[in-house]
Amino acid sequence: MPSPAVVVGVDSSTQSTKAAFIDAATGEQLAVGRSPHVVTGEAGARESDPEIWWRALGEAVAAGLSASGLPARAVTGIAVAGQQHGLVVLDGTGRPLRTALLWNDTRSAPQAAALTEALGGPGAWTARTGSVPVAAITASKWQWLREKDPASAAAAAAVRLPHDFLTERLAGVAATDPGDASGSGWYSTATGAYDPVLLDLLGLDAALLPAVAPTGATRIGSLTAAAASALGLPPGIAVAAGTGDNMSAAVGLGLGGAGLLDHPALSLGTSGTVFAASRTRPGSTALSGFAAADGTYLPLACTLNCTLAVDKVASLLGLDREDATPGGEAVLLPYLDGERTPDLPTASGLLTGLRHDTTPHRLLGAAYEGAAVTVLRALDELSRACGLDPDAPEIAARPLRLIGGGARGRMWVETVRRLSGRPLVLPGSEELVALGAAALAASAAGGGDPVALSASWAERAPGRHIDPVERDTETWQRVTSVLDRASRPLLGG
Ligand SMILES: Nc1ncnc2c1ncn2[C@@H]1O[C@H](COP(=O)(O)OP(=O)(O)O)[C@@H](O)[C@H]1O
Ligand SMILES: O=C(CO)[C@@H](O)[C@H](O)COP(=O)(O)O
Repeated sequence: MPSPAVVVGVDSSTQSTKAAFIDAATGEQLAVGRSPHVVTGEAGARESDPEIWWRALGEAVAAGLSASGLPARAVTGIAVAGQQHGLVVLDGTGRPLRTALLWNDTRSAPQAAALTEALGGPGAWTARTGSVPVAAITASKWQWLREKDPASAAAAAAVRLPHDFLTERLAGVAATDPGDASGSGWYSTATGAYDPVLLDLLGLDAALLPAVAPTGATRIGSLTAAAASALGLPPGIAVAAGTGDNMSAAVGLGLGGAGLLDHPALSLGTSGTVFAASRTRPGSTALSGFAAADGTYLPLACTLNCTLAVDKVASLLGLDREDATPGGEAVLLPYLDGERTPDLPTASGLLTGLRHDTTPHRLLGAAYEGAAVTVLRALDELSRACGLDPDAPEIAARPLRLIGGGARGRMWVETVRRLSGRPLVLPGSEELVALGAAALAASAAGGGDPVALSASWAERAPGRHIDPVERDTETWQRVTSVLDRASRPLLGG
């Protein structure tokens, strides 16, 4: 029997690389290869060596190819979706000048505040980029680099986002897409181009940046002989522009631009993110108004402490991550990395409400509750910023699509179900980011709209619907009251 045409979708996220081998006709996942990353840093610092991402990409592709049992010649295209915002600076030969500053590195918070001020406040930023700089935004990191490591900033021959860096290694072409570019802080979602005023403010030469392809599915080149040999794939196959990981998940979910927040998704990974595809350009200072991979929009809110923080609490307590019960009176805000939503970059974890009947299992449950309330509150804010009342019955009844590694966990699913009171959908694929990247690769190789393709794939694997339960408003109020009181001094309220 002839081999099916196969595409490789790569998710290069914070903790690991996953390479999914997907049948381009049916969307069937034939195999997934994985390889871990190394993240270093203390006291707000979070860095990774981009060469580790490249090595992990090779390992994940090799593992996936071997598990699929397919001949390499079956592969017709590849695309990379990557963790957003990371700052990669390269020398003239394409080698990293230093470790990359990651999205969850909070040292750039003062630079974010200074940039916001320098342009005339949050509204001025939203009008141009769709988002207000926080520590996560690449522009804040670039400013940090100029101040703290001026030698690397001055020596930079190229400035890349994580997925651009990997795509360039594949195709030898410096390219990005509107989605990932929109998280840089120097790309305008209003004009669809790099913003000269912002580049000037940042002292950043546009010549250092990759070209912005029209969409993440654009074929920006072909797999070079060197990359083909490093990955064990055929030279000359299509390389798509790729995109940021959240934008790719939206493609994987088949979410084309729709009405605002018609189809919200909640991703439980290192970050907790909530987002939805939209045809309307978001214009609120209370959300990240990113572009989607196809140039429509992706209003998004992101928390810093989700699965990794809760896993850390489990390991401090010596418990398995599923060995948790609801927290009772205990409230645990697991802000081990500071927090982004709300914007509390210098915050740390907080535990309160201990009683004689508090158990380690309840403490772990309280950590889930703290992380889940934080991201669900971000969803409520996102709704309000989009002009929707999150408590209106028709909005609260919209199913939440749960994705990311945490969606595999019983305790995560039950905690989100209890605290949201909403119906949930667990999509058919557990690797939505990689699946979305595969749809971008399939479009680059064979044409067609990646969102429509992915939606047709999803029809074959519709996922699991979970009915809502009554919302646990008591826990919600206990957690939000602690959060409000604890954040007031930090937010200056
Ligand atoms: N079976 C599981 N149950 C609960 N959590 C899980 C499970 N498998 C993985 N995870 C969580 O998923 C996280 C990784 O998810 P992923 O979406 O790949 O993260 P990232 O994109 O940030 O690298 C880990 O922090 C881990 O806690
Ligand atoms: O910064 C954001 C979104 O703005 C994060 O969502 C990153 O894109 C990292 O994602 P994960 O590795 O946690 O999936």
